[in-house]
Amino acid sequence: MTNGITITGLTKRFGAVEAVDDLSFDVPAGRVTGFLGPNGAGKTTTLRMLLGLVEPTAGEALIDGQRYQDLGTPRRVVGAAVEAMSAHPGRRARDHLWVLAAAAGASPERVDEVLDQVGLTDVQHRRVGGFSLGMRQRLGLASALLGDPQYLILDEPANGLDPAGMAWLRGLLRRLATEGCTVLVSSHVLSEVAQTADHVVIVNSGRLRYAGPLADLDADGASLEDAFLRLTTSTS
Ligand SMILES: Nc1ncnc2c1ncn2[C@@H]1O[C@H](COP(=O)(O)OP(=O)(O)OP(=O)(O)O)[C@@H](O)[C@H]1O
Repeated sequence: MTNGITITGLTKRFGAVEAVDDLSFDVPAGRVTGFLGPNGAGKTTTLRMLLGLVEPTAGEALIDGQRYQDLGTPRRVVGAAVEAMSAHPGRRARDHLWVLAAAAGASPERVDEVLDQVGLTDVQHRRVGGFSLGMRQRLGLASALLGDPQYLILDEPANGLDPAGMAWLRGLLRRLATEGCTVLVSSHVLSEVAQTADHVVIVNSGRLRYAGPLADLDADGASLEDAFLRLTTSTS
């Protein structure tokens, strides 16, 4: 079993903007953790720091006890789909995954497996530029899964998925967690998170508002939406 993700005092300032402000929380191993917050709360910036794409102003974000950039073979440990990791529009879906598979040390057979896993086998020879948002999301997931990672970090993967796609994504994330994968997933779709996550982290204005089991958050019978609005609209 791995050690999960540990975020300690993580801070990022962009000029005068305090995007992430002294954030500390743990993401337990082998669970699905929902990462929630209003627009501009600092979720994407946090995920980008976790993946070594943005340098923190202060603090650290560790995956299995190490910074992403210090992991020996990061793509085999961590699969990620965050915004701005998009495919070239002129490239065919399958070719896009082949290039990534080579970089991740994954076999060509693994490309077939992940295409099948995300339901893109039938459109694998189409150019990515013609893909719908939902299809691009599935392709992002396929690239994240290529290295058969122990950690999966996804930024808004439900965005653009149709109801069947959402149900599929829920099943996939639950199954991966059952197999021991640690899943951190940001989302605005609270009903999806309520059905998928074991654990929830809520941020507002770059600060932590809640980190803990989903069951504890709505223990008083309030829905996740009630709790979310209470935690993200109060001024304290
Ligand atoms: N590269 C950047 N330069 C300047 N400001 C930035 C940059 N990246 C993010 N910000 C600012 O940091 C804050 C947090 O943004 P971030 O994208 O992390 O929030 P978010 O929670 O992911 O939002 P959303 O739910 O809308 O995607 C915002 O005020 C945003 O404008």
